[in-house]
Amino acid sequence: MDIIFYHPFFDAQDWLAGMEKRLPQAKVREWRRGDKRPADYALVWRPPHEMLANRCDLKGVFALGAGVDAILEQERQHPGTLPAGVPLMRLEDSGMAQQMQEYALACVLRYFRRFDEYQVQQQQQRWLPLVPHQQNDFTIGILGAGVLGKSVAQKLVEFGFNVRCWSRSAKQISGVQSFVGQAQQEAFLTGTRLLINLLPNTPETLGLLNQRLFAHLAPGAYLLNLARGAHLVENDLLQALEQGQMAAATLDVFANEPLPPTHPLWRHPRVTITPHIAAITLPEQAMDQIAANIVALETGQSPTGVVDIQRGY
Ligand SMILES: NC(=O)c1ccc[n+]([C@@H]2O[C@H](COP(=O)([O-])OP(=O)(O)OC[C@H]3O[C@@H](n4cnc5c(N)ncnc54)[C@H](O)[C@@H]3O)[C@@H](O)[C@H]2O)c1
Ligand SMILES: O=C(O)[C@H](O)CO
Repeated sequence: MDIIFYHPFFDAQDWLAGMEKRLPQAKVREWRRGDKRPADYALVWRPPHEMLANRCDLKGVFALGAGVDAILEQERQHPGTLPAGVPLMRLEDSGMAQQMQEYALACVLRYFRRFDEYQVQQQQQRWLPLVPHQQNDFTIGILGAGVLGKSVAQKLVEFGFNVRCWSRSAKQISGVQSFVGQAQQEAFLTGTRLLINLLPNTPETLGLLNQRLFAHLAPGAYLLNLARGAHLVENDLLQALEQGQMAAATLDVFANEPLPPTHPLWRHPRVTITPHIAAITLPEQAMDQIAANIVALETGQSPTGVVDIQRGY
């Protein structure tokens, strides 16, 4: 069994050794330009077009992350980036759910307990207790109730928050009100005080976080964009912050990453920025999941995380 690996910045040696330890029958190599030798499986993140093009010998392609928008965009721009009929699998959880819970909970509590405002007061040496937010006036809405959205919702319910979710199909998550599709989006947004985005980036969700959406939220709302920068219309957020419709935002993802140092979001007093670290790929857990999926494929069983190319995630 031959496996090829490509990641723009991960240390390939750790992955080659880790995969061969899990699959002793496999020979794992780092793919380099010009390598056209046969391969059974490919582990990739933003692979060059030539890496997979015409590799119909592949039995499966594994994305080294949860979001597959980049590879699907490459396929749209350069048809054939993904060999036709070869299954594309993504990472489901593999240690990202707990990280996303930690990140979301930290941000929710920061805004709910007004620590962001106390930070400003500290700079002013101002000793002023603020009126606490109340949980019944701090409804949290989660866009996307899949592996990560569901996990975050469950954690926030544990902390006593009113939580609702929005997804393509109805979800049964204890303590979480489920809203479905375009027909129920406005009802989902109305009264939501803190919005968490955990949607996949697809043609349907592109630019979803815009002025129209912000206007339906409770006045003085908060945004956590933990999914993709392509979801956010940045100027609409800046305007909503200026007008007070939005109180503050924490952004982990951006249309252009790394975020250019001259970008105005860096200096906005009510915007907090992190460098796409909300839930990183954890090599050990990722390799466990990928190796198990390869064994499944080799033994005629169904792998997990199979991407619906047409649906976009
Ligand atoms: N910032 C980070 O570090 C980080 C880490 C991991 C994942 N992510 C992002 O989080 C996203 C979600 O990951 P996941 O594993 O939970 O994905 P998932 O596929 O398990 O869940 C996606 C959810 O979005 C919903 N959805 C999709 N299209 C929709 C639409 N048009 N309307 C309404 N709902 C829609 C689905 O119903 C599902 O509930 C990823 O696609 C990725 O972009 C970011
Ligand atoms: O966006 C993703 O898929 C995460 O960053 C994991 O790499």
